[in-house]
Amino acid sequence: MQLFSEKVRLDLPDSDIWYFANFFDFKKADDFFESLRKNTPWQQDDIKVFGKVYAQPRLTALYASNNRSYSYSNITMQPKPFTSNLLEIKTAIEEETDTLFTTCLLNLYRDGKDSNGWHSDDEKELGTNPVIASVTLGEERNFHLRHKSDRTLKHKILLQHGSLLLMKGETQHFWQHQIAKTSRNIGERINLTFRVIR
Ligand SMILES: O=C(O)CCC(=O)C(=O)O
Ligand SMILES: [Fe+2]
Repeated sequence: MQLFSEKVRLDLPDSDIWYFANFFDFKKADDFFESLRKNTPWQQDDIKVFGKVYAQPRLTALYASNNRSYSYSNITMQPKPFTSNLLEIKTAIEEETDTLFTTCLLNLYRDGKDSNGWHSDDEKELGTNPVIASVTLGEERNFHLRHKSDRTLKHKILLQHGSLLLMKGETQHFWQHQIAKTSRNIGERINLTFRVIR
């Protein structure tokens, strides 16, 4: 199913980040997009930022092979059991990364106004040095990285349809990431981030 996938390590200090451009071929990625778009129970939660309540600027869903919840930005999500599509994606990624993932957070960016603000994936349930495997389906978006203490260190990478971005090691200690809004007239993007929560 998987074609040869070129694997590139980002040349950034204090990080261990890998990019696989065509992890899934376009046909496979199209099929996953259609199915996940239609069959996922997308929800929009409220987040609290400095005491004010906002609708989160994207839709989400949580799946897991256990019953562990995931909490971030004052939201606690309870997982649903994995579907066969998600298990197929998870298995392909586990083979590549030698990691057994328990949990997948899905994000749906409906258009360029949807976004994901600067953060690290450093919630305590992820443990130290978490492995985060992030799949992009649909519209491509820029993924921005900035170093937490040396703000001159920045990088952006265009996450393409069918790609896999892998973050591990000390990356979350030293770097933040975001998906910024864009005024370009763009389509929907689904992002899946596989994580380990025990
Ligand atoms: O959409 C993306 O590529 C990033 C998602 C993300 O950073 C997250 O869900 O923690
Ligand atoms: Fe993240």
